[in-house]
Amino acid sequence: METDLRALAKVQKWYGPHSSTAAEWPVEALVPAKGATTVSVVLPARDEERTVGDIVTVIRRDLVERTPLVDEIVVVDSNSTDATAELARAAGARVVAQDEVLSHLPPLTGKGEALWKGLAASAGDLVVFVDADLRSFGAHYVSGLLGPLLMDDGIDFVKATYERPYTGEDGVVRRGAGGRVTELVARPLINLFWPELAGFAQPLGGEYAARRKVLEQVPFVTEYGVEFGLLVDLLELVGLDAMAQVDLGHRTHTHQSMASLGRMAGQIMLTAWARLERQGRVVAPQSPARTLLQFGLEGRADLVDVAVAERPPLASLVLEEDVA
Ligand SMILES: O=c1ccn([C@@H]2O[C@H](COP(=O)(O)OP(=O)(O)O)[C@@H](O)[C@H]2O)c(=O)[nH]1
Ligand SMILES: O=C(O)[C@@H](COP(=O)(O)O)O[C@H]1O[C@H](CO)[C@@H](O)[C@H](O)[C@H]1O
Repeated sequence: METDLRALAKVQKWYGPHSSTAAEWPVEALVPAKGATTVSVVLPARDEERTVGDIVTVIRRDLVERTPLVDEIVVVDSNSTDATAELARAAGARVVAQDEVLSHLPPLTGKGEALWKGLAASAGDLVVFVDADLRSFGAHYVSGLLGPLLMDDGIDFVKATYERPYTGEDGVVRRGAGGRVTELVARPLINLFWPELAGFAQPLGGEYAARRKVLEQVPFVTEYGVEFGLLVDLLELVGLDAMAQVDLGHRTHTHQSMASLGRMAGQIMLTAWARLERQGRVVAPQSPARTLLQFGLEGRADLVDVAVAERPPLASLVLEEDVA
């Protein structure tokens, strides 16, 4: 890996030509550029009945019916216990149940599993991932991410950046206070060990797009390790100059508890550790633990599991069934 100074110089050189805003990619310009290229939007959704319908409706209305930019909207029902599937279907999405995709394989869990199954169940040449808990979604999220991919054959992966406010339980919005695991865990890890990626302001953001042929060549870490794993693996596969970043403005979403984010942090640290080992940059006589002792109020203590697994690159599977 490059020294941090040389890597940061590379980031400075990379940043200008590979950073843009959603407004620079108007839908009217993208449709002619699309040609025969097909586009899938994949939304992983676990218990998102409050928001998934509105998001799917906006994509369908603005990017399928009004302008034919998107060819399919796939919602991966990630073992929801609410009306997520029904509401997503009613809004116009094709809904697939996470465990029914590639059902001959033993099911795994978490967001990374949902995304891998969504990739397998979709068909677009370009794939756009969008979280289903967004409260700030607009069609420009999708068109902004597609812009560099449709207009520049040299770009294989586009990551969103945005201002991420935090809305507390008191309803007070705190600018820039969102993305807690991003700021406290993911960006420090990236700057220490993969400084070439330091220009990605929101490495854990759930909105990104890529060419299918590239996504099928990398593993998907399960649970919440997926975004971190994809960034590091795609850097290795396609290189920084094939990766771009688009500013989508603001992103607000449903926040998880501190305990949930503690588990997420553990999963991301294990994801980073596995890559340091794989890249031969760390050798340890024993593997890290996979559990986290968490302390609640009134002296409650819970031992939680933060293990992550990994799905292999889809291209490595001999698909025994048509997953379309
Ligand atoms: O097992 C899971 C966990 C999460 N998600 C979805 O992945 C997205 C991001 O998850 P979450 O909102 O829990 O993460 P956060 O944004 O709070 O970090 C959301 O659409 C979730 O419904 C999923 O499909 N399966
Ligand atoms: O960025 C983060 O720190 C976390 C938590 O965000 P908040 O502190 O609740 O705004 O949210 C992201 O992390 C997950 C793990 O990568 C992603 O799956 C989510 O899409 C993303 O919202």
